[in-house]
Amino acid sequence: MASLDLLLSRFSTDALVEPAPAGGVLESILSTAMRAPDHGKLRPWRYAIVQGDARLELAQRVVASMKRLDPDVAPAKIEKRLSRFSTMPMTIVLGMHLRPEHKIPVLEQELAVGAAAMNVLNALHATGFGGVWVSGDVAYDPEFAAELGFPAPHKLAGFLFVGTPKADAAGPTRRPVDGYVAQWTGKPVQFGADT
Ligand SMILES: Cc1cc2nc3c(=O)[nH]c(=O)nc-3n(C[C@H](O)[C@H](O)[C@H](O)COP(=O)(O)O)c2cc1C
Repeated sequence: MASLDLLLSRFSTDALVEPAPAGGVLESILSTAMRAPDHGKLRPWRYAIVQGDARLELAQRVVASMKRLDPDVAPAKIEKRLSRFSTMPMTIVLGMHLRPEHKIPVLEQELAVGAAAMNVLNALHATGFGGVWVSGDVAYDPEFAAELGFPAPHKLAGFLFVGTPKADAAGPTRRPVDGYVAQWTGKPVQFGADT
């Protein structure tokens, strides 16, 4: 498939089965992060790969965080998260190694992490794998982040669930981009998407 067609056909899915990428293919996929735009060459992205038995351990820590954040959390919500985190072929914890004291604003550091994650999602698609970026309150729980190895000021940007998309996996239909593009001619721009 041509490169542009690949970008235009990527979609997120959590309908994932084994296998997840491994070995040199996984290394190539993750290496696309090193091509992300990155002001100051801070390389703030960090990837903690969770596979095999470690998935249940992660799922249990996710549940502990959910209960800490909301002691009245619904059992059904706990069950769903436990099941997802313990059964996805691979979870990549998206860490952000942030440097608030640096002259590069933290927002730009976080944007670089997002750009790198997008490269990884595109690379997964290009190699026949797939994934979805998820977050939830747990991703913003500093205690949970510290348990995983990202103590403040470092943070999490969420998780990538990764694997092979089921044969019938498909993404949402896409709108044309027209409404999100405008020519600036000296007056404030207005977009079709916002009217
Ligand atoms: C930072 C971030 C966090 C996200 N968190 C969730 C989430 O917790 N649950 C969810 O269903 N989608 C979440 N999404 C959206 C999905 O990753 C995905 O983009 C969405 O389902 C649309 O699919 P598409 O990528 O094929 O357009 C998140 C996206 C981003 C960028």
